[in-house]
Amino acid sequence: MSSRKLLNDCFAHGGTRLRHDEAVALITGRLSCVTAVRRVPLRAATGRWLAAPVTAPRDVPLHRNAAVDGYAFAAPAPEGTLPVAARIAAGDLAPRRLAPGTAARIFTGAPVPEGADSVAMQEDCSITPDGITLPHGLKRGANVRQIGEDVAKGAEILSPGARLRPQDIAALASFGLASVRVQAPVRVAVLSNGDELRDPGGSIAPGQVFDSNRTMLKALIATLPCTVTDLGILPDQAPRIEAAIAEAARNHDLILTSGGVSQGEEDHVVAAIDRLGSRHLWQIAIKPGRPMSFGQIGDCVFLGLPGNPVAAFVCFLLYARPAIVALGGGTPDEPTRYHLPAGFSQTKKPGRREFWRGWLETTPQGPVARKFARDGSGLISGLRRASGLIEVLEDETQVTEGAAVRFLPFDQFGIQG
Ligand SMILES: Nc1nc2c(c(=O)[nH]1)N[C@H]1C(S)=C(S)[C@@H](COP(=O)(O)OP(=O)(O)OC[C@H]3O[C@@H](n4cnc5c(N)ncnc54)[C@H](O)[C@@H]3O)O[C@H]1N2
Ligand code: MOO
Repeated sequence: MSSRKLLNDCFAHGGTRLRHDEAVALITGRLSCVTAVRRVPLRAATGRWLAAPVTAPRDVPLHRNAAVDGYAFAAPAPEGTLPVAARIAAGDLAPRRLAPGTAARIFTGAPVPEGADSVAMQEDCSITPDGITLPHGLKRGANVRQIGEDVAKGAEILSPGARLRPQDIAALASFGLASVRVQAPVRVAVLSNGDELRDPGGSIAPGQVFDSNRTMLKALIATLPCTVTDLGILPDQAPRIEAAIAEAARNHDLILTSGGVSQGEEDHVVAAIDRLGSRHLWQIAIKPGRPMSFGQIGDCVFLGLPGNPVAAFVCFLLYARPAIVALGGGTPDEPTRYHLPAGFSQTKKPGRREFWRGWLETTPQGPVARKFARDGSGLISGLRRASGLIEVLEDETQVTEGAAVRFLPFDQFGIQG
């Protein structure tokens, strides 16, 4: 896939607070793959986005072979005892044609000889000094794997943009391919902003907080094929923030920041983007995460996540992740929403979409979605209790126990456990 430059006009909007789905459409619709193409060995290909279609260069399997250890014969199985005229093991290349009225001892994976079309499992055969007696009722073709039955030569088995899973790697190896063309990792720079922030491992005083967002964001980024540059903590000083962002924009595809995007005088990140490039989106009608900002500096995408850890986490899943997928050459998919009965009741303000921390619990009536009681955007404990997000739409004002809610499990965002 060729590297296409970002379009500077692509995020323009009327200035009103965007709805969640408009913000997603803006990101996924306008960003495209910017990464280079690399050929990598299969061992390095898992989790990468495929850059070119893969067509099966040969049939798999390449030869008709036995699916079990047993005896090869020509159906229908003859009555009485059959002499065993040959022995064929896996790896034997060209077994002799099986003479009519005989059977061949055969092992799993071994080529089925001409003259035979079926294999009886050895446990189902009676072995006598003169040969074997076959079971009744075996269909022609039983226990035989046909040429190309897994994949036929010429079939396109993977398309560009596919994210390679271990089973895809198995398919590539089964064709004899040792390497594959994938997109290079997305180059992401991460920084935190705030005078109150301290790096874990150092000292702290009341009034300060340890920077948890940066580590969390790097862990989230690690679920995708990216390289990360850690720009550390930047204080609330406009020139420092501007210089760091300008420098990072030169050799990264995406800059991800947290903090400094709301409306205070100390919130310098958004101002820096306005000076250095263009801001295309700021403020989304969601909770948490409203002050998320989105823009570009030259060809580098900028995503300013809110400082509150829960807001940063939610915005990463909803917006940064699809942005990385699009930049990296994948296909950003809408997360799957499972409709489940609510195990709680809660009211909500209209006009914004809310994402509550939730999990599933099994009851005698089936699974229900539970909600973390407190909604505070700084509560990492709620994120840890959760296994997904409960999504409540803009026009909804009430969730009633027993009514259906939408649940977005975290595992589809690459967060396991
Ligand atoms: N007057 C207004 N105040 C606030 C608004 C608003 O619209 N008007 N929005 C609120 C919302 S919603 C959020 S979310 C926050 C986001 O603000 P910022 O992105 O500017 O974040 P900060 O003010 O820098 O920090 C907010 C909060 O998060 C803590 N924080 C920041 N960075 C980290 C980090 N790396 N690790 C851990 N914790 C972090 C920070 O100490 C603050 O407690 O603004 C609201 N205010
Ligand atoms: O919406 Mo803020 O993003 O509450 O935490």
